[in-house]
Amino acid sequence: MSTPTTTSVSLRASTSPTSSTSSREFVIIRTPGIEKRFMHVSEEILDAHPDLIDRTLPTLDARIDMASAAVPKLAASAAWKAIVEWGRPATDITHLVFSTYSGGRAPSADLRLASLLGLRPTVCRTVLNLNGCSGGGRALQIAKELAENNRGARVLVACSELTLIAFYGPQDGCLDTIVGQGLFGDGAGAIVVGADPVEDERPLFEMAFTTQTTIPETEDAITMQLRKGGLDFHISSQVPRLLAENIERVLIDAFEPLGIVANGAAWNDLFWAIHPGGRSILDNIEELLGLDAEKLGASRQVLRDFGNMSGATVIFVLDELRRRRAKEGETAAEWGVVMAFGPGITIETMVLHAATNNLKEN
Ligand SMILES: CC(C)(COP(=O)(O)OP(=O)(O)OC[C@H]1O[C@@H](n2cnc3c(N)ncnc32)[C@H](O)[C@@H]1OP(=O)(O)O)[C@@H](O)C(=O)NCCC(=O)NCCSC(=O)CC(=O)O
Repeated sequence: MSTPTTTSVSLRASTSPTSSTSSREFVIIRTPGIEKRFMHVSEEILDAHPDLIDRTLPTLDARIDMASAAVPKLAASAAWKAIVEWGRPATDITHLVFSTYSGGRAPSADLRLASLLGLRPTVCRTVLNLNGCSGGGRALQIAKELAENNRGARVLVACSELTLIAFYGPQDGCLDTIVGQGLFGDGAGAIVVGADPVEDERPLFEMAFTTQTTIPETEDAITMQLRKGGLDFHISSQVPRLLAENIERVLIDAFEPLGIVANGAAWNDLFWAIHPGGRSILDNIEELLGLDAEKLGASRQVLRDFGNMSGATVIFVLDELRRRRAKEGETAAEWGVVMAFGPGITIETMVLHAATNNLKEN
């Protein structure tokens, strides 16, 4: 696996000072663990579509129209960075795996992305729609399968998420929608994945083992549904507890067969890229596994600087992680783990092995 790269568009940071116009009031949500987020939804968009703030009004068509243009553009800017750093022409990309919760149309944004990047007409495209925050993890796992089973394949993974599809104002009796509006931000990330690197390629991490786990009887814990008023999502307040109760077993099942970690004794010997779904999720995992404070540092920093960007978030965390590892130099851990969580509740887990050259400054 090589070249995680990230980008985000900034039209309006959610921590901008409260402003109000004669016709609209703003509610500023301060979410613990988050200092800044970026959003495509701007005052201009709200001026043109004031009905977006009321999710009982029929705004889905307008949201999909806007997202269909913006999602591939945002993805393209992340993907270009990944391809440039990878160092080979975009036409060498053989497969594209694209994940978003901001779609609602076919052909999907992946086709527009392929066109913006000038990918070859034979590029094999796969779309993950509404996989939510586990979409990035799933996309990487699919890319691994494709790369290992198609000699010479180079798979572009791109996740592009726009809250525009689910942006609305608070409603009485729906605390979880306020929690969601306070957590999510926009962002896109991209990674090029391949097997058997050739001379000019500089792999960062090898995906040594991947697995997907669904926590039984938690279908209702994280849900999303397209409705006339946009993407209606619900997050149970039990999500941090449910993850905490299940995560150690998932980790042991992933690491024990590799003989790297026995009985969870050495979690602090690993590097960590956990999806920062919310501050409580990270706090619970840190406490449960007895992790040193810096172990979830990359996840906490991404949450602080960008919020929860759903499927794109783990790519940002990997990007931050490689910067931190470059500073750590020879002392950086050799083995690590990526975990992403989404509706299901689904836990996507990847055991990573650091490539020897990934400690260089980028
Ligand atoms: C939102 C928070 C940062 C708020 O932290 P705080 O320390 O300020 O407060 P807290 O946790 O004590 O919560 C404050 C009050 O809000 C309530 N509360 C918290 N989360 C709630 C929810 N989802 N629905 C309804 N109520 C909720 C608590 O019960 C409490 O109520 P009272 O005051 O009455 O006791 C944290 O709760 C958090 O990180 N929660 C996890 C968020 C989460 O589930 N993320 C996953 C998103 S989904 C995802 O990432 C995947 C995907 O989308 O696919």
